Amino acid sequence: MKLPADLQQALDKAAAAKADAKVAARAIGLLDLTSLNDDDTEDAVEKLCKRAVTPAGAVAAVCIWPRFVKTARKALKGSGVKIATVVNFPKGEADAPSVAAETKAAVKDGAHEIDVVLPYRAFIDGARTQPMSVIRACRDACGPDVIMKVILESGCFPDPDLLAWAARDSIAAGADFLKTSTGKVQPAATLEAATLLLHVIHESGKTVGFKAAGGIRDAAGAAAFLALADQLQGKGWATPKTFRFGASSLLDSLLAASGHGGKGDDTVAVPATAGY
Ligand SMILES: O=C[C@H](O)COP(=O)(O)O
Repeated sequence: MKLPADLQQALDKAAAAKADAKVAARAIGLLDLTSLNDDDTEDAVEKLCKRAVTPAGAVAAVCIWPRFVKTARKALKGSGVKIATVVNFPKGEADAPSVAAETKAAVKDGAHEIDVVLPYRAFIDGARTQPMSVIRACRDACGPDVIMKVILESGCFPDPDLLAWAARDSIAAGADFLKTSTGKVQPAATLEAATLLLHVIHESGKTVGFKAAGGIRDAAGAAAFLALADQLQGKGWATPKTFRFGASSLLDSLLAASGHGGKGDDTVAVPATAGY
């Protein structure tokens, strides 16, 4: 993906960012701690939820399959950790009524955030109305209070202009966040795609967040995405309301870099008080 010179310069600078303890702790607070394996079980989701509140702070959300939303809701009660789930995932091939029904069911079960896959194949093949009708149907089903993150599957786009177009259309269709990838297709999150999407968000003048997801495995990688957001949007822009990492295998590295070790048992109990 070829970027304009000024954006390429920002990317090069971000790529050299270092992951110190402060950056790692910040990244933990921006993490959508994810498990989207085909063989996930209730037990695995409960274990994931136990890891969501760490000695370096709580993650922003857990991201799990819709069938586990109720389990996560129960496990995370009182923690402040949000519950994100996925619809039209991972292929992005369902129609608008199916996506609306899937979204409504997840919201009813207690999801706070819906990560919906754009019908990216159709979009790349030239369709414009159908892909966005799916996103609009999801937006309507989310209602005003549930966050909608649109997964573009940036690695499948043959050129940056088309990706920028999909990003702009998704914002127009009501996206609260633009998310790079499902994590099921390579390449997943890249600094190039992040640069472009952050640029489109900036250009839009709207409060739209960015989620880097797929293939981010260590604190150094996370630090680069954060440095990029700081450069392109300004320091202080990236908070859980505007920036997330979607990652299944990043937490250990962030814990280690934050000075809290990196093992699965390095967690604190989820408080069992107060609901959302
Ligand atoms: O939404 C997040 C991705 O599915 C996570 O991908 P990952 O397993 O490569 O971290």
